[in-house]
Amino acid sequence: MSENNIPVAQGINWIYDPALNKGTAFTEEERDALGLHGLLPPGINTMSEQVLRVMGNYRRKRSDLERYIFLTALQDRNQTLFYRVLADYLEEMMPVIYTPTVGLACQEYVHIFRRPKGVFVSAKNKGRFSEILKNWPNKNVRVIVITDGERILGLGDLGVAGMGIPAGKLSLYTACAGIHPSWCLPVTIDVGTNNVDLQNDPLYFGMRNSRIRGEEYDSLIEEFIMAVEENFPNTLIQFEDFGNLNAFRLLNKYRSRICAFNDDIQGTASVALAGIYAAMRMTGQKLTDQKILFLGAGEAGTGIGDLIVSGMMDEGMTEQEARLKCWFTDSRGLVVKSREKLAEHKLAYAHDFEYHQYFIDAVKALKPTAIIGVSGQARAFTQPVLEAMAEFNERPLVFALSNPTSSAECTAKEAYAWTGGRAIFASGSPFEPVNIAGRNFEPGQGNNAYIFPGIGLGVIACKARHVTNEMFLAAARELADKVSEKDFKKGSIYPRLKKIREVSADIAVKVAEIAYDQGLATIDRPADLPSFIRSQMYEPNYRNYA
Ligand SMILES: O=C([O-])CC(=O)C(=O)O
Ligand SMILES: [Mg+2]
Repeated sequence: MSENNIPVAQGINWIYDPALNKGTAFTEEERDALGLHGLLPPGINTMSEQVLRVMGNYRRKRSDLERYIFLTALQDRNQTLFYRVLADYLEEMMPVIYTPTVGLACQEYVHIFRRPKGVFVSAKNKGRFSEILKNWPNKNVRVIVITDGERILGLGDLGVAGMGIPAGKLSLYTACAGIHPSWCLPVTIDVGTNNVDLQNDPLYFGMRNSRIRGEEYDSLIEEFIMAVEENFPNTLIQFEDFGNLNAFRLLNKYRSRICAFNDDIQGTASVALAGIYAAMRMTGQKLTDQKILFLGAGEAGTGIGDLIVSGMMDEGMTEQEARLKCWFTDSRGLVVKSREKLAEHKLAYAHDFEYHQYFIDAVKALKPTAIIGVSGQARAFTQPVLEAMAEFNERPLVFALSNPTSSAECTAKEAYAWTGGRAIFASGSPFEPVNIAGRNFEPGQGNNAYIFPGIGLGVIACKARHVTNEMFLAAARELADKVSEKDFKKGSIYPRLKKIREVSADIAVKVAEIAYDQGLATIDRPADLPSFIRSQMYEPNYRNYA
């Protein structure tokens, strides 16, 4: 019934529901059966014709933000078609639905807002989170990505405008690993924002108080977790873009209680380690030969460090030997033993060594084989830093992992130009191919998008009770194995994006194998695990409703 009690014909709902809509592709029989005649242009388009129309419109847009708005509107209108074009044009669209454009979209979120995606839980609704989750129309949620918006990419506190990130991550779950869209739920928890510009923006639609901290914050998260357990049991929860303080604490609190991981700590760690493994394949070196210096000692940095340590211990090193291969600098300089009041997650890497305030001095003193930028500090890998790396390394590893592109520690061009084309370079956000001294480089993207979809698929498929470190280690190895000689020739230590569905499926198989080995899977082991995993994957094709 409509507002004025006039009965609404059923048919139109098929067009207005993005999960059901086929637009001009509804067949004659479906139009008969569902009462759609007259509600659509009389001609019938195939899906390929619809894709042509979408691509025509898409490419006519004048900016990436316009393309982002166009694609999210398509997702709101016709989900199947959205995932079809994403599958067919992933390399072209990834920088639009994901980093870097998704960062800009979050910064502009309150201005470009059309329709909500996902669920907002607000501190002002404390005590009602379970009721709020019941409002979500899909009852078979299997994966939640949640943020509190405190550290959106390298852009800082964006409050509820951070919602673009969980939504974008879940689009990738579907596009890259075939997780059914109805299984995915993006969530933003509003605990206020410390971003004064947002607080003063008349269009801002989150709470304007500064961030809730301490016990009250913890009780909000706890209430949310309980509400998820009640409404969507066996759901994987991915923590995304929380501030350092909360990210480590929440991960430690929940990793062994529920099925959860932190993408920025563990997903980024896995993709970075995969890059190192692939680089070792390229140069013939061993992981244990490496000495890694991080710029930034937050979630990504210590996450990567810890996974490298696990990888090195697997190759026979003691934990202490392995930790001595990882060095960190933070906003105050080199992390060393003599420094006072170091945050807990840095203590294991506070080695006995002379203190250096500046990164370049730490580089010169330590002579690392690899530098990994996870600081959010744009252009911190300066010419002197890169030249120094090229001086004492035949093939220096240079990972500029901060996102979006504007936060990267150096550009691809700088990495190659200042190392005489010898750097093995990867970045979190994409860079255009670079031509240096007649050589063409197409660097790969060291982004957790190569990891979390496959982890999620594996965990969901076998209904694992927890997500373990071993899964991220296995994912890193699998990803590194997927890099081809052709990729290496282009200078890339990651497989091409167009292979990502295959890669994610294979990662999922490894993850599920570990879940079975560790006794964490809660369904019987299928006789043929790889086929079982693949059978779970969603394909964006229209169903026949007639
Ligand atoms: O979203 C991305 O591109 C990678 C990521 O998790 C982050 O930078 O926080
Ligand atoms: Mg993130």
